Amino acid sequence: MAVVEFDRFSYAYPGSGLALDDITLDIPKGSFTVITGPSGAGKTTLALAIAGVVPHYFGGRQGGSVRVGGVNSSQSSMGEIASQVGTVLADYESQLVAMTAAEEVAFGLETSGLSRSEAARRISQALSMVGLGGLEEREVAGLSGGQKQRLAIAAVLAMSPEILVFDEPASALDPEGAAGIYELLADLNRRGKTVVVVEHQLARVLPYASKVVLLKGGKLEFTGMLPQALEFMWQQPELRVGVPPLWAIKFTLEQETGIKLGNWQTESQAAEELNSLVPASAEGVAKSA
Ligand SMILES: Nc1ncnc2c1ncn2[C@@H]1O[C@H](COP(=O)(O)OP(=O)(O)OP(=O)(O)O)[C@@H](O)[C@H]1O
Repeated sequence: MAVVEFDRFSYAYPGSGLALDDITLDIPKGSFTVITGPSGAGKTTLALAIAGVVPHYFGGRQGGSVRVGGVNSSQSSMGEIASQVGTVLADYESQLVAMTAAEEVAFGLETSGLSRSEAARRISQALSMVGLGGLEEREVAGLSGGQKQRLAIAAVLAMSPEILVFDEPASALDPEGAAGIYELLADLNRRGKTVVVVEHQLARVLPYASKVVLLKGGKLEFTGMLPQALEFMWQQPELRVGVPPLWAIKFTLEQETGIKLGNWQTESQAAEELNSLVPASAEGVAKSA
Protein backbone atom coordinates (compact mmCIF):
# COMPACT_ATOMS: atom_id res chain seq x y z
CA MET A 1 0.00 0.00 0.00
CA ALA A 2 1.31 3.46 -0.90
CA VAL A 3 1.59 5.94 1.93
CA VAL A 4 2.83 8.77 -0.32
CA GLU A 5 1.67 9.14 -3.92
CA PHE A 6 3.08 11.65 -6.39
CA ASP A 7 0.89 12.04 -9.44
CA ARG A 8 2.39 14.03 -12.32
CA PHE A 9 3.92 16.33 -9.69
CA SER A 10 5.97 19.31 -10.88
CA TYR A 11 7.36 22.14 -8.82
CA ALA A 12 9.28 25.41 -9.36
CA TYR A 13 10.67 27.61 -6.57
CA PRO A 14 9.56 31.26 -6.87
CA GLY A 15 11.24 32.90 -9.84
CA SER A 16 13.02 29.67 -10.92
CA GLY A 17 12.62 26.94 -13.51
CA LEU A 18 11.27 23.48 -12.68
CA ALA A 19 13.08 21.74 -9.79
CA LEU A 20 10.83 18.68 -10.20
CA ASP A 21 9.29 17.77 -13.52
CA ASP A 22 6.32 15.42 -13.93
CA ILE A 23 7.03 12.96 -11.10
CA THR A 24 4.73 9.96 -10.72
CA LEU A 25 5.80 7.76 -7.85
CA ASP A 26 4.52 5.68 -4.92
CA ILE A 27 6.26 5.25 -1.58
CA PRO A 28 5.10 1.98 -0.02
CA LYS A 29 4.01 1.91 3.62
CA GLY A 30 6.75 0.42 5.80
CA SER A 31 9.42 0.78 3.10
CA PHE A 32 12.97 2.09 3.47
CA THR A 33 13.01 4.37 0.45
CA VAL A 34 16.17 6.11 -0.73
CA ILE A 35 16.06 9.22 -2.91
CA THR A 36 19.32 9.50 -4.83
CA GLY A 37 20.86 11.15 -7.87
CA PRO A 38 23.48 13.71 -8.85
CA SER A 39 23.80 17.17 -7.32
CA GLY A 40 20.90 19.49 -8.16
CA ALA A 41 18.71 16.54 -9.23
CA GLY A 42 15.83 17.64 -6.98
CA LYS A 43 16.36 15.15 -4.12
CA THR A 44 15.87 17.64 -1.27
CA THR A 45 12.93 19.23 -3.06
CA LEU A 46 11.21 15.83 -3.36
CA ALA A 47 11.78 15.19 0.37
CA LEU A 48 10.38 18.64 1.19
CA ALA A 49 7.34 17.92 -1.00
CA ILE A 50 6.57 14.81 1.11
CA ALA A 51 6.75 17.00 4.23
CA GLY A 52 4.54 19.66 2.60
CA VAL A 53 7.28 22.30 3.06
CA VAL A 54 7.20 22.53 -0.72
CA PRO A 55 5.06 24.36 -1.69
CA HIS A 56 3.40 25.40 1.65
CA TYR A 57 6.46 27.18 3.07
CA PHE A 58 8.37 28.19 -0.07
CA GLY A 59 5.45 29.14 -2.33
CA GLY A 60 6.31 28.76 -6.01
CA ARG A 61 4.38 26.87 -8.68
CA GLN A 62 3.04 23.33 -8.46
CA GLY A 63 1.47 21.00 -11.00
CA GLY A 64 -0.09 17.60 -10.32
CA SER A 65 -0.51 16.35 -6.75
CA VAL A 66 1.08 14.73 -3.70
CA ARG A 67 -1.10 12.59 -1.46
CA VAL A 68 0.09 11.67 2.01
CA GLY A 69 -1.95 8.99 3.75
CA GLY A 70 -4.52 9.35 0.97
CA VAL A 71 -5.03 13.10 1.53
CA ASN A 72 -4.02 15.68 -1.06
CA SER A 73 -1.29 17.82 0.56
CA SER A 74 -2.56 21.02 -1.04
CA GLN A 75 -5.76 20.55 0.98
CA SER A 76 -3.86 20.05 4.29
CA SER A 77 -2.02 22.55 6.48
CA MET A 78 1.67 22.03 7.27
CA GLY A 79 0.63 21.14 10.84
CA GLU A 80 -1.71 18.42 9.61
CA ILE A 81 1.02 16.98 7.37
CA ALA A 82 3.53 17.17 10.27
CA SER A 83 1.36 14.83 12.33
CA GLN A 84 1.99 12.18 9.67
CA VAL A 85 5.44 13.14 8.38
CA GLY A 86 8.42 13.87 10.63
CA THR A 87 11.28 15.62 8.89
CA VAL A 88 14.93 15.94 9.91
CA LEU A 89 16.75 18.41 7.70
CA ALA A 90 20.38 18.19 6.56
CA ASP A 91 20.93 21.29 8.71
CA TYR A 92 19.31 19.64 11.78
CA GLU A 93 20.81 22.20 14.19
CA SER A 94 18.45 24.81 12.76
CA GLN A 95 15.55 22.66 14.05
CA LEU A 96 16.74 22.84 17.69
CA VAL A 97 15.16 25.65 19.69
CA ALA A 98 15.11 24.69 23.39
CA MET A 99 17.55 24.81 26.33
CA THR A 100 17.45 21.18 27.46
CA ALA A 101 16.98 17.86 25.68
CA ALA A 102 13.62 17.21 27.40
CA GLU A 103 12.35 20.71 26.52
CA GLU A 104 13.38 20.16 22.92
CA VAL A 105 11.29 17.00 22.63
CA ALA A 106 8.46 18.61 24.63
CA PHE A 107 8.30 21.55 22.22
CA GLY A 108 6.48 19.67 19.48
CA LEU A 109 4.11 18.07 21.99
CA GLU A 110 2.91 21.37 23.47
CA THR A 111 -0.11 21.65 21.21
CA SER A 112 -0.93 17.94 21.36
CA GLY A 113 -3.14 18.22 24.48
CA LEU A 114 -1.33 15.36 26.27
CA SER A 115 -1.33 15.21 30.08
CA ARG A 116 1.96 16.13 31.80
CA SER A 117 2.65 12.52 32.76
CA GLU A 118 1.89 11.18 29.26
CA ALA A 119 4.10 13.91 27.74
CA ALA A 120 6.95 13.02 30.14
CA ARG A 121 6.58 9.34 29.21
CA ARG A 122 6.70 10.16 25.49
CA ILE A 123 9.77 12.37 25.98
CA SER A 124 11.71 9.65 27.83
CA GLN A 125 10.64 7.02 25.32
CA ALA A 126 11.69 9.16 22.32
CA LEU A 127 15.06 9.96 23.91
CA SER A 128 15.81 6.31 24.66
CA MET A 129 14.82 5.24 21.15
CA VAL A 130 17.62 7.40 19.76
CA GLY A 131 20.17 6.36 22.41
CA LEU A 132 19.83 9.52 24.54
CA GLY A 133 17.97 7.90 27.45
CA GLY A 134 18.66 9.61 30.77
CA LEU A 135 19.91 12.83 29.16
CA GLU A 136 16.60 14.68 29.68
CA GLU A 137 18.13 17.56 31.65
CA ARG A 138 21.26 17.98 29.51
CA GLU A 139 21.73 21.38 27.89
CA VAL A 140 21.33 21.17 24.13
CA ALA A 141 24.35 23.44 23.64
CA GLY A 142 26.56 20.91 25.47
CA LEU A 143 25.63 17.96 23.24
CA SER A 144 27.94 16.69 20.50
CA GLY A 145 26.94 17.11 16.84
CA GLY A 146 25.84 13.47 16.62
CA GLN A 147 23.80 13.79 19.84
CA LYS A 148 22.12 16.96 18.52
CA GLN A 149 21.12 15.08 15.39
CA ARG A 150 19.67 12.26 17.50
CA LEU A 151 17.82 14.84 19.59
CA ALA A 152 16.28 16.33 16.42
CA ILE A 153 15.15 12.78 15.53
CA ALA A 154 13.73 12.24 19.05
CA ALA A 155 11.76 15.50 18.79
CA VAL A 156 10.20 14.22 15.57
CA LEU A 157 9.55 10.72 16.97
CA ALA A 158 7.66 12.08 19.98
CA MET A 159 4.95 13.27 17.58
CA SER A 160 4.48 9.62 16.45
CA PRO A 161 4.52 10.28 12.70
CA GLU A 162 4.05 7.30 10.41
CA ILE A 163 6.60 8.59 7.90
CA LEU A 164 10.12 9.81 8.71
CA VAL A 165 12.01 11.89 6.13
CA PHE A 166 15.76 12.49 6.49
CA ASP A 167 17.83 14.71 4.20
CA GLU A 168 21.45 13.46 3.97
CA PRO A 169 21.47 12.15 7.57
CA ALA A 170 25.11 11.04 7.43
CA SER A 171 26.61 14.02 5.63
CA ALA A 172 28.29 15.51 8.73
CA LEU A 173 29.41 12.17 10.20
CA ASP A 174 32.53 10.00 10.01
CA PRO A 175 32.06 6.44 8.64
CA GLU A 176 31.38 5.01 12.12
CA GLY A 177 28.84 7.75 12.90
CA ALA A 178 27.21 7.24 9.49
CA ALA A 179 26.86 3.50 10.12
CA GLY A 180 25.40 4.26 13.57
CA ILE A 181 22.77 6.68 12.31
CA TYR A 182 21.69 4.26 9.56
CA GLU A 183 21.42 1.45 12.14
CA LEU A 184 19.07 3.74 14.08
CA LEU A 185 16.98 4.50 10.97
CA ALA A 186 16.85 0.77 10.13
CA ASP A 187 15.67 0.08 13.69
CA LEU A 188 12.89 2.67 13.36
CA ASN A 189 11.95 1.07 10.03
CA ARG A 190 11.80 -2.38 11.68
CA ARG A 191 9.47 -0.86 14.29
CA GLY A 192 7.06 -0.04 11.47
CA LYS A 193 7.96 3.50 10.38
CA THR A 194 8.13 4.32 6.70
CA VAL A 195 11.63 5.77 6.28
CA VAL A 196 12.58 8.06 3.40
CA VAL A 197 16.19 9.25 3.11
CA VAL A 198 17.98 11.50 0.68
CA GLU A 199 21.40 9.89 0.19
CA HIS A 200 23.90 10.31 -2.63
CA GLN A 201 26.28 7.65 -1.25
CA LEU A 202 24.40 4.42 -1.87
CA ALA A 203 27.12 2.36 -0.14
CA ARG A 204 25.67 3.64 3.16
CA VAL A 205 22.22 2.17 2.49
CA LEU A 206 23.09 -1.15 0.80
CA PRO A 207 21.94 -3.21 3.80
CA TYR A 208 18.69 -1.31 4.30
CA ALA A 209 17.17 0.18 1.14
CA SER A 210 14.04 -1.52 -0.15
CA LYS A 211 13.15 1.06 -2.80
CA VAL A 212 15.29 3.53 -4.73
CA VAL A 213 14.09 6.72 -6.38
CA LEU A 214 16.70 7.98 -8.84
CA LEU A 215 16.34 11.60 -9.95
CA LYS A 216 18.31 13.49 -12.57
CA GLY A 217 17.74 17.09 -13.62
CA GLY A 218 14.38 17.16 -11.80
CA LYS A 219 13.08 14.09 -13.63
CA LEU A 220 12.46 10.58 -12.39
CA GLU A 221 15.13 8.47 -14.11
CA PHE A 222 14.37 5.17 -12.43
CA THR A 223 12.40 3.76 -9.54
CA GLY A 224 12.44 0.21 -8.24
CA MET A 225 14.26 -2.18 -5.94
CA LEU A 226 17.88 -1.43 -5.02
CA PRO A 227 19.54 -4.18 -7.19
CA GLN A 228 17.63 -3.05 -10.28
CA ALA A 229 18.46 0.60 -9.58
CA LEU A 230 22.17 -0.20 -9.30
CA GLU A 231 22.03 -2.23 -12.51
CA PHE A 232 20.36 0.72 -14.26
CA MET A 233 23.02 3.11 -12.96
CA TRP A 234 25.81 0.76 -14.06
CA GLN A 235 24.45 0.85 -17.62
CA GLN A 236 24.48 4.68 -17.76
CA PRO A 237 28.00 6.14 -18.17
CA GLU A 238 27.12 9.39 -16.35
CA LEU A 239 25.45 7.58 -13.40
CA ARG A 240 28.04 4.81 -13.01
CA VAL A 241 30.04 6.93 -10.58
CA GLY A 242 27.15 6.61 -8.09
CA VAL A 243 27.39 2.78 -7.96
CA PRO A 244 28.99 1.69 -4.63
CA PRO A 245 32.52 0.21 -5.05
CA LEU A 246 31.31 -3.20 -3.82
CA TRP A 247 28.74 -3.37 -6.60
CA ALA A 248 31.18 -2.00 -9.18
CA ILE A 249 33.35 -5.04 -8.32
CA LYS A 250 30.32 -7.34 -8.59
CA PHE A 251 29.27 -6.01 -12.00
CA THR A 252 32.85 -6.16 -13.31
CA LEU A 253 33.29 -9.75 -12.11
CA GLU A 254 29.94 -10.73 -13.62
CA GLN A 255 30.92 -9.20 -16.95
CA GLU A 256 34.30 -10.92 -16.97
CA THR A 257 33.28 -14.37 -15.70
CA GLY A 258 29.67 -14.65 -16.86
CA ILE A 259 28.81 -15.83 -13.32
CA LYS A 260 25.75 -14.12 -11.79
CA LEU A 261 26.59 -13.09 -8.24
CA GLY A 262 24.22 -12.37 -5.33
CA ASN A 263 22.74 -9.06 -4.23
CA TRP A 264 25.50 -8.10 -1.81
CA GLN A 265 24.37 -6.00 1.13
CA THR A 266 27.64 -6.15 3.04
CA GLU A 267 31.32 -6.75 2.35
CA SER A 268 31.23 -9.95 4.39
CA GLN A 269 28.41 -11.35 2.21
CA ALA A 270 30.55 -10.59 -0.84
CA ALA A 271 33.62 -12.21 0.71
CA GLU A 272 31.62 -15.29 1.67
CA GLU A 273 30.25 -15.76 -1.84
CA LEU A 274 33.61 -15.15 -3.51
CA ASN A 275 35.33 -17.59 -1.13
CA SER A 276 32.74 -20.23 -1.92
CA LEU A 277 33.46 -19.79 -5.63
CA VAL A 278 37.25 -20.05 -5.43
CA PRO A 279 37.55 -23.81 -4.68
CA ALA A 280 35.02 -24.61 -7.41
CA SER A 281 36.89 -22.62 -10.06
CA ALA A 282 40.28 -23.96 -8.88
CA GLU A 283 38.87 -27.47 -9.25
CA GLY A 284 37.63 -26.55 -12.71
CA VAL A 285 41.09 -25.37 -13.70
CA ALA A 286 42.65 -28.54 -12.25
CA LYS A 287 40.24 -30.77 -14.20
CA SER A 288 40.77 -28.97 -17.48
CA ALA A 289 44.57 -29.08 -17.03
N1 LIG B 1 15.17 27.75 -2.19
C1 LIG B 1 15.41 27.61 -3.49
N2 LIG B 1 15.11 28.59 -4.38
C2 LIG B 1 15.32 28.46 -5.71
N3 LIG B 1 15.84 27.35 -6.28
C3 LIG B 1 16.17 26.34 -5.46
C4 LIG B 1 15.98 26.41 -4.04
N4 LIG B 1 16.40 25.23 -3.48
C5 LIG B 1 16.83 24.47 -4.53
N5 LIG B 1 16.69 25.12 -5.69
C6 LIG B 1 17.03 24.61 -7.05
O1 LIG B 1 16.19 23.48 -7.29
C7 LIG B 1 16.94 22.45 -7.98
C8 LIG B 1 16.90 21.17 -7.17
O2 LIG B 1 17.58 21.39 -5.93
P1 LIG B 1 17.66 20.31 -4.77
O3 LIG B 1 18.36 20.97 -3.61
O4 LIG B 1 16.32 19.73 -4.54
O5 LIG B 1 18.60 19.21 -5.44
P2 LIG B 1 19.46 18.07 -4.74
O6 LIG B 1 19.40 16.90 -5.65
O7 LIG B 1 19.01 17.89 -3.33
O8 LIG B 1 20.93 18.68 -4.78
P3 LIG B 1 22.19 18.48 -3.82
O9 LIG B 1 22.61 17.04 -3.92
O10 LIG B 1 23.21 19.40 -4.42
O11 LIG B 1 21.74 18.87 -2.43
C9 LIG B 1 18.35 23.00 -8.18
O12 LIG B 1 18.42 23.55 -9.47
C10 LIG B 1 18.46 24.08 -7.11
O13 LIG B 1 19.32 25.10 -7.54
